[in-house]
Amino acid sequence: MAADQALTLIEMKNAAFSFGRIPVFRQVNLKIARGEVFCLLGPNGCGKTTLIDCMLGIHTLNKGRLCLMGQSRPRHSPKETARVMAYVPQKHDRHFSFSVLDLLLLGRTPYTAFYASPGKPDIEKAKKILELFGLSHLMHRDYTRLSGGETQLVMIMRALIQETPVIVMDEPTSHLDFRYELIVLETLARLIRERRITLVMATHFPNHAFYFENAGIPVNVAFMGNQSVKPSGTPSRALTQENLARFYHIETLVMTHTLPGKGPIKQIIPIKTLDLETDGSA
Ligand SMILES: Nc1ncnc2c1ncn2[C@@H]1O[C@H](COP(=O)(O)OP(=O)(O)OP(=O)(O)O)[C@@H](O)[C@H]1O
Repeated sequence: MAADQALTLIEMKNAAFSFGRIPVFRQVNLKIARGEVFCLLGPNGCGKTTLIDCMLGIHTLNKGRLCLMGQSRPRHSPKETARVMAYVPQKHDRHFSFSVLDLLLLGRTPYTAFYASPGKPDIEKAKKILELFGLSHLMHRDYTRLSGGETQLVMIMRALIQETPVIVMDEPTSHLDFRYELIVLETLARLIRERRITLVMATHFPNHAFYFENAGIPVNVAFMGNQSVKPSGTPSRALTQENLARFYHIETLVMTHTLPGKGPIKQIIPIKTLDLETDGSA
């Protein structure tokens, strides 16, 4: 196997998807490698969740191919997909009053035999992650009665104990306070460094891309809009004031601050909206 193939975990070739007659994206070509953060940016409604749902097999591509870990199939089975990718959705319908512990244990289902219950090591993993996040007090709480932020943290913890090579997150920190946002980013950065997991993240916070780049992790940014996806390189290359103006129609400052002993830290500061007439193709 060529080195390039060995490193590529997810690949889309000439992919297209539409809801009925309404196209969401077409001609999408992308490669996501082991140990990288793939950061998908784009305005509301441009199709980020739909693209992620196609990667996860929730929707089937109308055209093109999806390869997971080098395997191209018209459809990957849910269990097969769940061993490769754990998913933190943007929205989650809470129908069943599971305890938080039971919900976390669902993350272990891909490794549990049909009809079997999760074992002691699975329960230990769930308890350990609750401890790590300082949330052991939630263990026996009814999951349907958690706050928005607590629910999001439970979904993140469930994905982490699924122990997959890829974690897919759709707006993963939208409900989190400053401290928990950082705890999640730090945990992900540690997993990428230590286990070389891959993170696919759709976000409205381009600063998250800079967070990982500042931490020395390989990051690739792709802009989605006008039914296409444009891979645009590292955050430093992609997230320039000019591109942000073209793509989001906003004026920004991209700041670099050097922290003693830590090297340069980059961050975007939004200044003001620009006229919508500005060209939107980044
Ligand atoms: N089940 C569906 N049936 C028909 N159209 C849909 C369906 N789900 C989403 N859409 C439409 O597809 C387009 C893309 O939606 P999607 O949720 O993928 O966008 P997004 O980029 O994730 O948006 P946001 O940033 O606001 O979360 C939108 O116009 C949306 O209204």
